[in-house]
Amino acid sequence: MNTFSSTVSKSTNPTLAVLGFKRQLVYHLHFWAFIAVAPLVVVQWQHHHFLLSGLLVLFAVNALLVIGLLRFRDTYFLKGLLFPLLAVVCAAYSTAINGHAGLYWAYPAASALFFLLPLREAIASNIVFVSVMAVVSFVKFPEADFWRITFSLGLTCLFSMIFAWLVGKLQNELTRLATTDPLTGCLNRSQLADILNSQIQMRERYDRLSSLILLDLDYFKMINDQWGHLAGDKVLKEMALRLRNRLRESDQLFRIGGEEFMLVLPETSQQEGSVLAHQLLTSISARPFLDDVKVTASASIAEVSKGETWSVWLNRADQALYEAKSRGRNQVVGAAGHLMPESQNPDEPLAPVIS
Ligand SMILES: Nc1nc2c(ncn2[C@@H]2O[C@H](COP(=O)(O)OP(=O)(O)OP(=O)(O)O)[C@@H](O)[C@H]2O)c(=O)[nH]1
Repeated sequence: MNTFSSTVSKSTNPTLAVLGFKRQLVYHLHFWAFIAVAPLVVVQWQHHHFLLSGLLVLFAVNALLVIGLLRFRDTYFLKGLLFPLLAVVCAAYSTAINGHAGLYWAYPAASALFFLLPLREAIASNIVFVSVMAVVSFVKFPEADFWRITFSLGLTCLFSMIFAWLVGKLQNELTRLATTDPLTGCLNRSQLADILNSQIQMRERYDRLSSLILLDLDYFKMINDQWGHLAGDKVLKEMALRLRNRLRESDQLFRIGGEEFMLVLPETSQQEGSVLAHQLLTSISARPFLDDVKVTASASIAEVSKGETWSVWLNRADQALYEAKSRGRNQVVGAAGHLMPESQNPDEPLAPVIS
């Protein structure tokens, strides 16, 4: 139906998929609300309700702008806040001047708040909205109607709130499942390009250093063959635990292959990263995994260079890891510097190779 949905919903990045879902929700709500409200502008004008007609024009114009921006620019403004604000004002004012005919619009307006606003803001806004509607109904209708309206509107809000809360929880859970490795709890490859790209941007824009460590268990196949796959799994879990214990909050730990881990270290030079990599190898080899399983690992360290893409950065680290394996394992090898075309950065020195 719209251009943005086709590109975003097929995204392999779970975070983008959630963003795409939210945008589609905003788009469809504005689209169908516009279809419903546009004729009312004329109806209210014919009834000489000029202020209400003007408010409905504002609502329709806002809906059209959001639809257009989402369709052609893949963005919208004010986080879609004008829709619920105008819907609530129109419904309350319409009830005040039109009685029951206006009241019916309060129900979709109340539930729309939960689809467009973050949960807490939607709850707070709906408390205000239901209170305003209660006052209007108290003034406008007999007492029995006032109670019916207040309770039924409150119940609509409660059901919408439960639904929005469960959808939010489900979204978080699906994102967690899609972005982490179930065995070790480390991030999986789905976030890899985004996270490396954000480090590259920090390097390009603010000249901030960033390094990555690749760490691969040595002779892991032998552990599986000798002790069984379950023991192998336990080693991988323990490995992730030992790595995580040594990392900073800002560092990120990935499991990018069977027995291969990647650590992204913001604000860390190749030299500092190399010290950490040595400490990690010591923490792996110093104590046996499981009862008697001694394990070592090989590692490489690569600081991001200006002008390189994430795949070139990762590739340099990969080559250094290969070097660590072929030199006999249980050691750290620093990646060679990224070779820049001279015209781009002639003064940049090559990063030293540290081992
Ligand atoms: N238990 C377990 N084993 C896995 C998992 N994923 C991959 N593997 C195993 O990891 C082993 C990797 O073997 P190789 O690639 O030869 O690596 P290696 O034996 O560590 O040898 P080097 O890396 O050269 O030191 C294979 O036997 C895979 O079956 C997993 O999730 N659990």
